[in-house]
Amino acid sequence: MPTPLPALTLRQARLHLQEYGHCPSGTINERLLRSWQRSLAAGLQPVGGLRQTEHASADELRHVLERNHELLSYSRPVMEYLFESVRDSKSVVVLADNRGTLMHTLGDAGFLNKAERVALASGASWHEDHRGTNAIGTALAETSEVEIHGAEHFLEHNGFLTCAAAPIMSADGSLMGILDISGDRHSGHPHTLNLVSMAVRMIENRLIVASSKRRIRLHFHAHPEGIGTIAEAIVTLSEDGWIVGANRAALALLHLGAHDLGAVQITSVLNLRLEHLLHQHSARTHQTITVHSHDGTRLAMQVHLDHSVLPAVSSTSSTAVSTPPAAEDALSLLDSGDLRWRSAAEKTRRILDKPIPLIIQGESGVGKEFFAKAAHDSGPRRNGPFVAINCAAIPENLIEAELFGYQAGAFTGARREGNPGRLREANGGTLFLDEIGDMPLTMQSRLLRVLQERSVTPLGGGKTVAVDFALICATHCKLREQAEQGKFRYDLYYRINGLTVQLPALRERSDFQALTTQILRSLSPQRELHLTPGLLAQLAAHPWPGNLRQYSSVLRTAIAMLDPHQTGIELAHLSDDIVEDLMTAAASGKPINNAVSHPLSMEQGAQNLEQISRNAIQQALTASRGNISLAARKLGISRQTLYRKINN
Ligand SMILES: Nc1ncnc2c1ncn2[C@@H]1O[C@H](COP(=O)(O)OP(=O)(O)OP(=O)(O)O)[C@@H](O)[C@H]1O
Repeated sequence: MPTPLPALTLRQARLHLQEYGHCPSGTINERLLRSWQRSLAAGLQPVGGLRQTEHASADELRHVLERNHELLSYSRPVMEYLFESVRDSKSVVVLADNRGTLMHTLGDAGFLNKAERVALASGASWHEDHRGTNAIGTALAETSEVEIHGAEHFLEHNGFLTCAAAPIMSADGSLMGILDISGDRHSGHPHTLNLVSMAVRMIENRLIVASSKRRIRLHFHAHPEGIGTIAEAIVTLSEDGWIVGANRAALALLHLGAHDLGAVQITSVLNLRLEHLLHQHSARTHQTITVHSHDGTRLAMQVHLDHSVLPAVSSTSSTAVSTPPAAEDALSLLDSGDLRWRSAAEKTRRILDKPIPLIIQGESGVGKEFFAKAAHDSGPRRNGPFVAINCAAIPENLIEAELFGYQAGAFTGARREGNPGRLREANGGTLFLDEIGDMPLTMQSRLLRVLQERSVTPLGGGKTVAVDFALICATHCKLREQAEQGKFRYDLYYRINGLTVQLPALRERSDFQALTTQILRSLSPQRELHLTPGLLAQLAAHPWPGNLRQYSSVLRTAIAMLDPHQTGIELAHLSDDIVEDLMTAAASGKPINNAVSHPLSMEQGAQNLEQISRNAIQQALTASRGNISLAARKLGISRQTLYRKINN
């Protein structure tokens, strides 16, 4: 602990800052100077009364405590332990949320007068904007450990305190709160900050373990004996090996920053294969193994996996190990667990290296083009072009030229240098014909000829050019029925129909939860976002006529509504039209789609529609801070209906 400057020197430096906008160089450290400047910018005066907004109302405090329920429950035992260490030292142990509102205070407040006791009670705000420089507010503003002694406090009436505080970070790198020890200025101890910082590590480690349900968790240390201690490194992985959470020790050991979470695969920092890891784990639970990081550091490691909540990994891990190629390709990256989808992918894999054309059927927006591109990327032509043509989107009079190309001057408006056509562009790769059922009959005959002769003759004559491509077609209608109605040529149908796979509509899928995680991760790779359980169940029950296209768009909009520190998407973040649909569905009592996978449905087993509706109302009221009109608007119902629902 650096020796604090004398109070008089600090007071003079502060006056200088107030008067001239800067401090004489070298008088105080940079961090303190920044904090004083922020305090001044917030309009605070070192001498004088406090603002009125410094204490949360009972209702606001209740919300804060609810929101931070998990942080509180893991912090309380550690705070008690910490308090034992500072007992009789005229100190209190304080936990604040990530806005500086005090949530829990433990300790001997006898050294404080009445006003000071109120200032350290739950609900008081120690944000710098309200209290100027202080360990809690400054640790928040700087996201780092801070000690503030006596006259370093910006407000003179806090000068009797000495405080040490450290930020508590979540597994995904966001700031959850601040742990602090504050005491009488004369009772400060050089080890207090170390104590706080160790206590914070204990809390963070408990939190990362608690938040790793449905995750693979790795505990490691340079020495086997270090595992299980406060110094151990912990990372959590998604089922496909992305590092999605880490404690400080892990970030330091793997040379990663919080921004790498969700963006780095474990295999890019450690020399290991995920399948081997899981295999070893299923053979010998919690056995310590040795791994090496890419810089050669030897590490002792234990794998933890919650079998009851991670069926996709734990119960099938032996299968995953026995079929590693399937787990590596582009199709497997889209696989979020639905069995019909997976079966379509497995069948497709078997024809990728054979001259068998593929038809993908499915409603609009189910991801047919995504699937086709992943099939291309999973096959031997992956380094060739993937040429996608939407037959429904090209005007009938242009489709021929677009597909087959044309000679220079073949028709009025043609490009002077001619055009090779999309079929020739696909040479060596894959041609994807979307909405093939909408191709005009005349064009169908020409396409048939190309497929039979494996060559293209451009419009207006010219040399016939050989083409070699894999063919994938997609359609939302049943081509055989089209053929029976004379709208599609039977001979073309037989030619393009090597294998037909049907992709399920979103409402039919059994992997809604995992799919949601996958989409959120692709839309926001830097932050690990989630839907609140009630909302997830509501969305899983929605019919989604626009399928994945519509659902991704709803999630994209919801993400845009989040504040930077928020990671949980609630009803209030959705666009009003979808909220209205959800509320109408809840009110009409339509049955819930059981697409939410087992872990959630077990938790939510007893949750009927009334409960879902109540949850939605509660969320809207919370988001609107109890404002009934605003909550009703968010829910898309009238104020009277909302009152009636609340009173029921
Ligand atoms: N696996 C996925 N993960 C994330 N988003 C997806 C996924 N699959 C599809 N989408 C979203 O859905 C949109 C539509 O996908 P795609 O174009 O593949 O569907 P489609 O079935 O070919 O649609 P259409 O029949 O209208 O041509 C994509 O642009 C993307 O936003």
